[in-house]
Amino acid sequence: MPQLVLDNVSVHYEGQAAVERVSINVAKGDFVVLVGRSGCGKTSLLNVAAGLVEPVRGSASIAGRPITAPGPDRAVVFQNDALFPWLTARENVAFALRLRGVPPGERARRADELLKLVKLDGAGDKRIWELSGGMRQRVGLARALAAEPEFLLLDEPLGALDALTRERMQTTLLDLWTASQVGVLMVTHGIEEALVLATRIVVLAPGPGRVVRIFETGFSRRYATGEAIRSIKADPAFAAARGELTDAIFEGEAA
Ligand SMILES: Nc1ncnc2c1ncn2[C@@H]1O[C@H](COP(=O)(O)OP(=O)(O)OP(=O)(O)O)[C@@H](O)[C@H]1O
Repeated sequence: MPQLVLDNVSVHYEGQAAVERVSINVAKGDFVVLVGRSGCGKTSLLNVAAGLVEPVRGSASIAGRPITAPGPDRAVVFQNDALFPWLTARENVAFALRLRGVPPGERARRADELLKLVKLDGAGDKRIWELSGGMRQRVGLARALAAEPEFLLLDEPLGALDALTRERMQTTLLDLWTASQVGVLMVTHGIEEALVLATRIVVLAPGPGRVVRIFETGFSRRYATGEAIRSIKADPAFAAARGELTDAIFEGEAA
C-alpha cells in the first residue's frame, strides 16, 4: 500500500527553525489531521508533502519515491481555492480532466459525475461567481478529485465557511473519503472538526514546530460504517476525546 511519509522533517525559513524533526505517515485510507497553535508548522508540513517546500533535513516520499515537486499523485485544496471565476463549475472540473489527458468527449460527463459526488448536481452550468462559499469549496474538491490523486492535501479547506455549511461539508468530505479511499492529510483549527474527520490526529506545538501527541481516533470510521454524526457527537467518548485533545493543544502554553 503506497504511503506518504514525512521522515524526521525539519523546515527552516531564512535560517530560522519552523519545524524540527517531525515524522508523519499517511497510508491510503488514512485521514490524518494536523492541529496545533498558530505557528506550529502545520502549513509548512503540508507544503513539504505537496512538494512546495523543501526540508533542510529529513525526507518526504510516496511509496519510497522522493517528493521533490507537486505531482499528479497529490491534490492540494487551500482555504480560498483559486477557481476560474469566469468558467462554470463544470468547466472548472473539466479543466483538471483536460490536464489529466481525458478526451474532450468524456470530460463533461465525468465532470458531472464528480459534481454529483460533492452534491452539486444541477449546478454544473453556474459560473463560479454565482455560487456560495460552500458550493465553491465543493467545486474545488471535485476539481481536486478529477486528478484521481492517491493523496488529498487539505489546508483549512472549510475555514472560510459559516458554521452550518462547515458541518455539512464535513460529512461531504467523509463521504468522498469513504468512496475514494484516498489518503488525506489535512490542517484544521477546529478541534471538533479534527475529531469528526480523523483516523489519526497529530498535535503539534510551536517554537519550533514539533509533535507533542498523536491520537488514534475512530469516530470517522464509525461514520463510514453507517453511524450518524449526531449520534457520534452525543457519545460521552466524543466529549472526553475533545477535552483530551484541547488539553494537548494548549499544554505548555504560558497562562
Ligand atoms: N514563507 C515563509 N517565510 C518565513 N517564515 C515563514 C514562512 N512560512 C512560515 N513561516 C514561519 O514558520 C512558522 C510556521 O508557520 P506555518 O504557517 O507552517 O504554521 P501554521 O501552524 O500553519 O500556522 P497557522 O495556524 O497560523 O496557519 C511560523 O513561525 C511562520 O512565521
